[in-house]
Amino acid sequence: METASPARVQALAEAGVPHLPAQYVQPPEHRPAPSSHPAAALSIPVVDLSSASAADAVRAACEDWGAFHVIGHGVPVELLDAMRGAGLAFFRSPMEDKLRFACDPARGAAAEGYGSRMLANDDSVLDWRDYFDHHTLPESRRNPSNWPDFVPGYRDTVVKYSNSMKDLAQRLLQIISESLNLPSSYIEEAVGEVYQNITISYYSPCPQPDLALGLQSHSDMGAITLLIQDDVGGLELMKDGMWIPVPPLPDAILVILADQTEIITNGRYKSSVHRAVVNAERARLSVATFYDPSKSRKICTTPLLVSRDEQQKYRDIVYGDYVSSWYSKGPEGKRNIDALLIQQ
Ligand SMILES: O=C(O)CCC(=O)C(=O)O
Ligand SMILES: [Fe+2]
Repeated sequence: METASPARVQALAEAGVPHLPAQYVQPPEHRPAPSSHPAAALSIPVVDLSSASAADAVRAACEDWGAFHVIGHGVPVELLDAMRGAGLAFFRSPMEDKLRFACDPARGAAAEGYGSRMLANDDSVLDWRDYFDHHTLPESRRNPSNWPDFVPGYRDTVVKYSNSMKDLAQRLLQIISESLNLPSSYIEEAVGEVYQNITISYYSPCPQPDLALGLQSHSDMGAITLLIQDDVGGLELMKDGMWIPVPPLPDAILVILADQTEIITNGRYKSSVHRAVVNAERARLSVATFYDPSKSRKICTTPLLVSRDEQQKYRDIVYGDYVSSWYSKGPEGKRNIDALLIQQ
């Protein structure tokens, strides 16, 4: 949730603050590590969706990583570039234009619009990030007049991108279901009507990047996230206790499994913990498309993946309760999904 007049990270960066303001200084245990660690040799899988072996590659990637790049996905690279371009044009526009589309603090967590702080909690360390959040699906929530009017083509691009990401997410959820021997529509039906949000994140150059995070460690709360980024780099995934950088691939879309998929699949597939680090030289842009259940939807583990040897791991949860706890406790690592673990 926004405070009444949050500091815009971009305004701090452009004012040339020489030191990181105290509210953005991470405690030592959360600071980014020096980049040359041996695990950097590991690299996130790339799955070609047009290949005959895509389903096997998706299974392996979901088991080992909970995230993977897709290529051969059929989304024109022009649309990916148009979405990145629209986001960049927004953030490069004058502050007075951007502020006309600021999040409304009265509308609570995840309000639509231009924002700079994700959590209501005043004592949490702030992310070195500004963002623009769009409510895009179902269509009854989609109101393009809430989106920038001063970037030519912006609203059309977001609508096209939203529709295209919905189709791709559904295709991926079908492949993911099949890869667990579930009926292909299983996860889609378990999620129900899709609530899609698109968040453009903008990470300004940071005066002391070794003390800050662009976005703190978290797993995404919905079912699946599709992410594109520019060529700067900064996203990291947690794998086997180490942070692994995700290199930008211009035509690829990064698939990130989120918490409800972990619950539905009884933990066979785990959501991926990730964070964004920042740098002193270049601003970075990413676009995350979240595929979530409605707030009233009850999410349950499939009985098809529960057996005497593999008991149910998570309690059923109404998605809106999950979201409230995520915002009130903070996203840190896997603390929210871990709170649903059934003692065995
Ligand atoms: O900027 C990124 O690469 C990560 C964004 C992200 O994880 C999110 O918006 O949930
Ligand atoms: Fe995320």
